[in-house]
Amino acid sequence: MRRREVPVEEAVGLTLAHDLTRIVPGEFKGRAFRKGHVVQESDIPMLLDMGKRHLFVLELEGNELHEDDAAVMMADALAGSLVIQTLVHEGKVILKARHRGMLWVDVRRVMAIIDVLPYKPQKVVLITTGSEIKGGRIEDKSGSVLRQKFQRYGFELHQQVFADDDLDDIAIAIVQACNDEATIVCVIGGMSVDPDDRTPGAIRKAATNVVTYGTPMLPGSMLMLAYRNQTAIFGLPGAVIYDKKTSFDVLLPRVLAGVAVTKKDIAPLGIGGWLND
Ligand SMILES: Nc1nc2c(c(=O)[nH]1)N[C@H]1C(S)=C(S)[C@@H](COP(=O)(O)OP(=O)(O)OC[C@H]3O[C@@H](n4cnc5c(N)ncnc54)[C@H](O)[C@@H]3O)O[C@H]1N2
Ligand code: MOO
Repeated sequence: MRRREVPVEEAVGLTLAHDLTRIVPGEFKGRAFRKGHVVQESDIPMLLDMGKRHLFVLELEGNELHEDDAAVMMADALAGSLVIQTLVHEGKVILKARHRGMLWVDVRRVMAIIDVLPYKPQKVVLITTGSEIKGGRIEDKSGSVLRQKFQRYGFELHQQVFADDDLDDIAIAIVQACNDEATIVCVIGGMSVDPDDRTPGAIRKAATNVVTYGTPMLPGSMLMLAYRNQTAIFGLPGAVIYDKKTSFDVLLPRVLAGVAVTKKDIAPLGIGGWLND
């Protein structure tokens, strides 16, 4: 795939390569600009508010697929005759029940043994990314959301730091938190497919082991989990700020209990992975 980053101010007249998502906590989460939209001068303030300082011009090569085409192919392969597929948006297709009834996923299951594991002491650092927050264009909402989530389990946020959409800035902040003996580092924002989304690259740079980038649950599909030695590093998508329950709420208790999460634990989360009410 050949991709070129264009500063938004120079993107007027160019065609968007994929849908762009806007989140206003408590109010709106969804597509603000559609794939194929031709960027107008009047779009620039909104794009900057969404933290988009750059846009991609993409050229797919060989047997590569656009995320929207891949989503449609997967939906066609998975959907039985009693589910309806929505139109593709933001790289996903939603399958909806045609009738009331029981969800049936045709997978053999293993019997579970029930137990309760106590939480271990944790030192938690939050790194909030995004030019729109660091530059003061919009107010940060991640601090209060994450503070409340951790408080529910009896933990406080030790520190919140802010980073620009810059791979090295974010990676340095992660390493610094680890050197400061953080046991959990949460990096929020910049987790999706835009050129200003630097968080996955920064986590890869700082980590000694990447467990997953992508979790088969919604919301929270763009969640990343990695470790730097014993420190767990979460890459949290913007949806964690907007939606009450995401894949983060499923994985966090395991990490708080000191259970090492592996790739094998991630794939089965897709069964029952639709978390919205
Ligand atoms: N074409 C595609 N679009 C999207 C995909 C995809 O795969 N293809 N994935 C979607 C998913 S799932 C999520 S979740 C969102 C969010 O991704 P990001 O983590 O990259 O979020 P940002 O771009 O950084 O921000 C999105 C939105 O949220 C606002 N925001 C971010 N941080 C804060 C904060 N600390 N306080 C307040 N508001 C914040 C930001 O301004 C943007 O409006 O991507 C989907 N789209
Ligand atoms: O809406 Mo997204 O699934 O990463 O949370």
